[in-house]
Amino acid sequence: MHLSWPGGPLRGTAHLPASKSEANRALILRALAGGGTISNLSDAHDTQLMNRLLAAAPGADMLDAEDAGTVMRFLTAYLAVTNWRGTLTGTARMQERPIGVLVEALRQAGARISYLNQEGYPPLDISGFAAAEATQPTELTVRGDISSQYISALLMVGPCLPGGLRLRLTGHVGSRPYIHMTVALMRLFGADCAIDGEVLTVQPGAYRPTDYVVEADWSAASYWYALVALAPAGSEITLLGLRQQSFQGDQAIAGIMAHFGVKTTFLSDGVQLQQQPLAPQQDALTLDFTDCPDLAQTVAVVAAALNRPVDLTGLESLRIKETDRITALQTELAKFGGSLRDLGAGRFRSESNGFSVAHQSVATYHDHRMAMAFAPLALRGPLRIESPAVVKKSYPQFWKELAQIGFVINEAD
Ligand SMILES: O=C(O)C1=C[C@@H](OP(=O)(O)O)[C@@H](O)[C@H](O)C1
Ligand SMILES: C=C(OP(=O)(O)O)C(=O)O
Repeated sequence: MHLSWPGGPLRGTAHLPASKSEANRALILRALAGGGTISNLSDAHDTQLMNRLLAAAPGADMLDAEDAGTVMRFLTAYLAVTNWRGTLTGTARMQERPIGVLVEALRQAGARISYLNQEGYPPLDISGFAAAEATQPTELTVRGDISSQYISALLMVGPCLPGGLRLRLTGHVGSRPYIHMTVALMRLFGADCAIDGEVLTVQPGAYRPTDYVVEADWSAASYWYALVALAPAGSEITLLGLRQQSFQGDQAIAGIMAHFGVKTTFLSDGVQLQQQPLAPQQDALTLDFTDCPDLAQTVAVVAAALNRPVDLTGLESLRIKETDRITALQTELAKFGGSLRDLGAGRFRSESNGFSVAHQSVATYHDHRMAMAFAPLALRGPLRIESPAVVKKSYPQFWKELAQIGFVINEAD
């Protein structure tokens, strides 16, 4: 697909998908509560898939979580405690994404789960749950430095364990705002959860059927921030459906993009993004993505394109997402004269040497965020995006929204 910008400032209103993170938690919680209405579910493939698999589970002995991390991890816990029996699998890439920490914790809680292929990785054979007769909470110690999705998965089934759950997190905990999102949504559904430093306690008890309206997706909003940052002077975009009080840690994009000349104004139903003149930068800025790993690609690309060197830290989890995002970024940025240089000790510098956009072809590695993070470069010159349909994971309407705002899109390969 070829993408180009006819010139002039970027202006208008863009529509965002609803958050797949919120939606996929709310769908699990609704299933455990046995009722409630989740409104504003998006057409994101990960959300549709979760909805479909939850509905299909009672009559199925094989479920495919495809490439959706939340679906794979949340369903593993859900299916285990609801006494489901069968195989839970995923794409070839999902079979390379570790799940051992979650499986080990669930086994300790009474789940019978075994690996059908490689130890520690999907596909899984799930064969019921032998809950302890405990009146005491199930005590589990879980590493927090691989994926927070294991922790969210365990927390959500915590009220279903006879004595509840006490989780102790170890290691350098990543993606922590996603854990807080889980707790916040569980509380809305009536659960009693407490957070005390690295110890999370969930009381046993039934969830309450609850109605919830899913907020728009701040991770998706990050691409519009990048677009405003790279667009001609005078650009401004309104994004609908974002809340100032958000459960999503990726709201951090508002603060991060202030460094790249994007001003955020909260409106009653969204935000307005306005491009501001960039202040001169002395030294490389350091930005930590431990809490918001999904923003790293967006920021690395913007920093290189604006020639504003940035040191990115907290990228440890990027190598086990939809693709190895570090290698993918390094390979694709190099096509433009940009780089993501490994400085050691978990620090990567995004910088450029004569960054230019002129008909390069961006490979997307089955990763929606590679496609959407590089797309804003089309404001600087014509660009080709390979396998553009990858965006369907979280933002199926992304290209339609770009066309609507004035980008010229030629679907022909
Ligand atoms: O819980 C969630 O909804 C998510 C948690 C994060 O994953 P990790 O916890 O594996 O970093 C994030 O990258 C992913 O897109 C969604
Ligand atoms: C990492 C992501 O998703 P998941 O882990 O749920 O597949 C993502 O959407 O960037």
